Amino acid sequence: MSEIVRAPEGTIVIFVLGGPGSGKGTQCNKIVEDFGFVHLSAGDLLREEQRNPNSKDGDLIKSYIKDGQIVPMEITVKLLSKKMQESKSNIFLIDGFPRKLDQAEYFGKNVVEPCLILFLDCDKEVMKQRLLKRGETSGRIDDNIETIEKRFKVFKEESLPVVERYEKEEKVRKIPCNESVDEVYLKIRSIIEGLNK
Ligand SMILES: Nc1ncnc2c1ncn2[C@@H]1O[C@H](COP(=O)(O)OP(=O)(O)O)[C@@H](O)[C@H]1O
Ligand SMILES: O=c1ccn([C@@H]2O[C@H](COP(=O)(O)OP(=O)(O)O)[C@@H](O)[C@H]2O)c(=O)[nH]1
Ligand SMILES: [Mg+2]
Repeated sequence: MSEIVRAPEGTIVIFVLGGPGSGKGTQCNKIVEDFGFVHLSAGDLLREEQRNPNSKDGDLIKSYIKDGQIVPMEITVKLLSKKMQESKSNIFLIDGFPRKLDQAEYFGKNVVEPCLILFLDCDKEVMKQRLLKRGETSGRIDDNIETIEKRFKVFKEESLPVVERYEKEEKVRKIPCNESVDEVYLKIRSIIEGLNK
């Protein structure tokens, strides 16, 4: 696998953060349709790597995901950095990463600092119902009630401090996400349209 490379000057990164089931992937897809940013889902990249029979990390990734735990960051950052290097774009939406303070520090130092954090704020019960419904068809090994509960715990203990870190830098826009996909997206779209104004 290629190595981690600092992003060129002028690269813009937006992190899309929020609990499991808050709607990160769904909203990123809508942003891509309207704005053409390149969407990188850390979870999707890890699942793709896990399925790659040539990967030496496949079994390790699978065991972390099944247990709702955070995969060692070097693996995730390498996958993200590789996709960024391969892309001709310079605007990236990174979804579901960083999930831990040390990942935020590491990515900022070695790849690029984000300019904006979209924080999708959703009630736990709403997220749980969405994930259980998604689990009926997703085939994901972590969309079951036992792993979902673990993911909520990891989110609260490990990932929320990342949002608090960026709040100190006034980079966070918090979006209430209990409403319908379209209602949530209207709020996100107006934030993005307001950038650079
Ligand atoms: N605002 C919403 N209202 C109802 N269902 C939603 C909403 N946003 C997403 N979903 C559904 O909830 C599930 C989780 O959404 P997803 O975008 O995969 O979230 P995340 O990437 O944050 O885990 C999906 O099945 C999706 O279709
Ligand atoms: O940067 C990341 C992103 C994801 N994951 C793992 O992948 C799982 C699924 O992440 P994803 O973002 O796809 O889940 P979502 O929050 O979208 O439901 C997580 O629970 C973690 O085990 C990880 O370790 N590091
Ligand atoms: Mg997702």
